Amino acid sequence: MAPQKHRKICVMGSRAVGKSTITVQFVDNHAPDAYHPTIENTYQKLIKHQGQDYSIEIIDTAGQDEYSILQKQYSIGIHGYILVYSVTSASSLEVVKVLNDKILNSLGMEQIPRVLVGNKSDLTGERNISKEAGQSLANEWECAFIECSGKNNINVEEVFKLILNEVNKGFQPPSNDPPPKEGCILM
Ligand SMILES: Nc1nc2c(ncn2[C@@H]2O[C@H](COP(=O)(O)OP(=O)(O)OP(=O)(O)O)[C@@H](O)[C@H]2O)c(=O)[nH]1
Repeated sequence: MAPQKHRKICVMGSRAVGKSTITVQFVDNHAPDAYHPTIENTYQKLIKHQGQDYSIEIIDTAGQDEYSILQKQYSIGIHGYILVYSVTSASSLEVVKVLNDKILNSLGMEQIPRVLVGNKSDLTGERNISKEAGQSLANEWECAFIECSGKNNINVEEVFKLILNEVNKGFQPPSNDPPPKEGCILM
């Protein structure tokens, strides 16, 4: 059998979009009882996905805003990012766009494994971001997209399966090698 693979995943987004709820629902199969702003929590979960055993380390980060500085530990050694907004909050989608730019810039890459997640899909009456708007941003970023409800445990496991799939696509960092030299022609 193939050896277990380790994946380090960072969950990021604006405050109170449901990062902890999604993470705790996935790891412990329940939603947290009360809202406690996160400073940083790390979780571990073993899952089998497409016949492969994975040990997933999940970093649930503190809520960010447009001005937050991307901490070094969130750009080093991370296999993939779960970028969460709330479908009820247009500003949370704006924060996710800024975060996405900061992550790509800090890594110097145009493509990294990401899943764009529209959480709180259960709040139908309070929706401000359409599913199409989320999907179209993910298409632009060429990454996976899903809507979920951390609270009602809808599509939560899917979020993590999608990021495993994205990581498995194996994006390569741009090469720093100089371009091949032109051959020298003797006349
Ligand atoms: N209706 C609904 N409420 C949710 C959902 N997910 C989270 N919430 C609620 O939103 C609030 C914030 O949830 P958290 O999971 O703590 O959000 P967070 O993004 O981790 O928050 P910070 O740690 O401040 O960044 C809580 O009151 C949750 O119960 C959801 O899918 N649906």
